Amino acid sequence: MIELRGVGYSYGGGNLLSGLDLELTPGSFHFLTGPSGAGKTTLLKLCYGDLKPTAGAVTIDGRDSRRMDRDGLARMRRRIGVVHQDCQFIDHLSIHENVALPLTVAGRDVAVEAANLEQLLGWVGLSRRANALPPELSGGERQRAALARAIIMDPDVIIADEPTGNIDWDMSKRLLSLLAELNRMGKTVLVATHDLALIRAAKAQVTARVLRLAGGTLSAGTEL
Ligand SMILES: Nc1ncnc2c1ncn2[C@@H]1O[C@H](COP(=O)(O)OP(=O)(O)OP(=O)(O)O)[C@@H](O)[C@H]1O
Repeated sequence: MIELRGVGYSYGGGNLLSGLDLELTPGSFHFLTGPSGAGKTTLLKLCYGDLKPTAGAVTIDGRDSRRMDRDGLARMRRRIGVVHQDCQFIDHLSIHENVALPLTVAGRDVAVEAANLEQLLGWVGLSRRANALPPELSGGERQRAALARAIIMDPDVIIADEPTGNIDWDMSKRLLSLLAELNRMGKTVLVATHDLALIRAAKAQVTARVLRLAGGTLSAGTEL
C-alpha cells in the first residue's frame, strides 16, 4: 500500500503541492486528473519514491520513503512498475532488449526468462515488433512496449503518466483494456491522464476512483 499523509512538495519556489492525503490500497484503480502544470507527474514521482516530500510523509508498505537507503529504494522500485510520460527507451536497443532491461539490471538471466518475455510481448501485441528499434514504432506501440517493460518484474503496483497522451482513440482503449486486465489480476493501478473520454470508457471495465489535482490540493475522489 502507498500512503500519503499531509504531503507537500516544493521545487524551491513556493509550494507546488500541499496537505495531500491519499491511500492507494492493494488492488485499487485510480485516475489522476488536473490541469497541465498542476503537479500530476510530481505526485506520481512522490508515490514511487523518485522524489521525497518536502512536508508530510509517503509510506510504501509501511516504510517512509525519506528513510529508505539506496538498496531499500531499489527493492521498492522493483515492486512498482512505472510507465513514464515520454517512455524513456534506449534508442539503439531493440524493443525486446528495452523490455528486458529491468531483468538485466536486477541481475536476472534474460535467456532463462525468454518464454516470459515472449508471452509478455505477445500480450501487448508486439511479438512482431520485438526486433524493431524504439524510433521505428508508432506512438501506440511505444506505449505498449513501455507498459511491457513496466510489468516485466511482475510489480504489485503500476503507475502510468499520460499513457495515452499521443495515441489515437482505438489504441487508447486497447491500452486501457491492458491496464484493466492487470487490475483484475490484483495489481494496484494509478494513471495520470487529461483524457476524460478515457476515464468515461473505463467505467465499463474497472471500478476506479477519479482524483483531481488543482491548486496544489487533491479533491476527494469520485467513484466510477
Ligand atoms: N525538476 C523540476 N524543477 C523545477 N520545477 C519543476 C520540475 N519539474 C516540474 N516542475 C514544475 O512543477 C510544476 C508541475 O509540473 P508537473 O510536471 O508535475 O505537472 P503536470 O500536472 O504533470 O503537468 P502536465 O499535465 O503538463 O504533464 C510545473 O510548473 C513544472 O514546471
